[in-house]
Amino acid sequence: MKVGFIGVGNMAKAIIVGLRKAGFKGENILVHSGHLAHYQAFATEQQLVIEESNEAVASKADVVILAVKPDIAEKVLSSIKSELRGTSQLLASVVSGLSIAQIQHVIGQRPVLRVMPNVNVEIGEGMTALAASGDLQETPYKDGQKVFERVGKVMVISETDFPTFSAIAGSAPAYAYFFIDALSRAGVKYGLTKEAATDIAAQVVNGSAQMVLQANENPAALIDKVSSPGGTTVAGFLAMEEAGFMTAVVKGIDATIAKERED
Ligand SMILES: NC(=O)C1=CN([C@@H]2O[C@H](COP(=O)(O)OP(=O)(O)OC[C@H]3O[C@@H](n4cnc5c(N)ncnc54)[C@H](OP(=O)(O)O)[C@@H]3O)[C@@H](O)[C@H]2O)C=CC1
Ligand SMILES: O=C(O)[C@@H]1CCC=N1
Repeated sequence: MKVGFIGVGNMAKAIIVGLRKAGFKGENILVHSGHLAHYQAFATEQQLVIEESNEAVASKADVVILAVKPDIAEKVLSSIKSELRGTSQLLASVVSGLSIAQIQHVIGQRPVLRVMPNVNVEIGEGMTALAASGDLQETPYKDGQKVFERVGKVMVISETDFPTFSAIAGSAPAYAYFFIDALSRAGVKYGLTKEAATDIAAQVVNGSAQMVLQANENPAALIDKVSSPGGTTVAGFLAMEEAGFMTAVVKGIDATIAKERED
């Protein structure tokens, strides 16, 4: 199976690195993007096939992944439309806010997968949502699903939930990094080096995420297990709440969703 990328920016690069780490051959990854100088070195390092145009990617790949910015997505789709093959080929779009109906309005009734990955696909720990224009058990959709299963967890969701998913999974790595950075800076405030404090904070968040996923327990129950009566954790927890921690996070997600709706 050949996977083609139209647009080789941050998201496409993260998917490609994840696929290569998972053993997907570079010779089966076709790429074309805006400016060759921006991705030539990456393509060479990852042993990818650089195609001369978006149209060439569209005509040769079995799974064509559209990974350009939303403002030019429809123009690019329109330019590759005549190169796309019949119903055996999949167009997978990772473009935020672009619906299956909008895509099919441009390229016609071909198999389309709407995808919302996050940058953690780069290390095989992605959280990716999928919605399909047809039966996911059929070959072109299955091929697309397999691509994203190789780089993390995949969830099939309704298209109406994409803005929420985009905020709490697509954008949220940035917010998780922000929490890690905040914890790390607190460590620095009390004399740890930034490097040591960041290592500690990242491992704590990593272990805590594994506890939530593996212990199959509500995070609130896990908070209670750490909070001894009259102890230090509950004192810190309540001070964070007094400063509006939960409200700040939810407001951040509200703003993320509002921005996607506005675009
Ligand atoms: N970054 C993220 O975490 C996530 C991003 N997304 C979605 O992925 C898409 C890409 O985002 P991201 O990778 O961050 O953005 P980037 O700006 O990093 O990448 C966009 C890429 O598109 C290329 N490009 C510009 N014009 C064309 C063209 N006409 N034909 C082909 N390629 C072109 C650009 O090349 P050049 O710079 O050389 O012009 C650039 O490499 C967006 O739609 C975004 O919503 C979805 C989930 C998460
Ligand atoms: O910020 C953005 O536009 C994209 C969408 C999801 C993550 N990043």
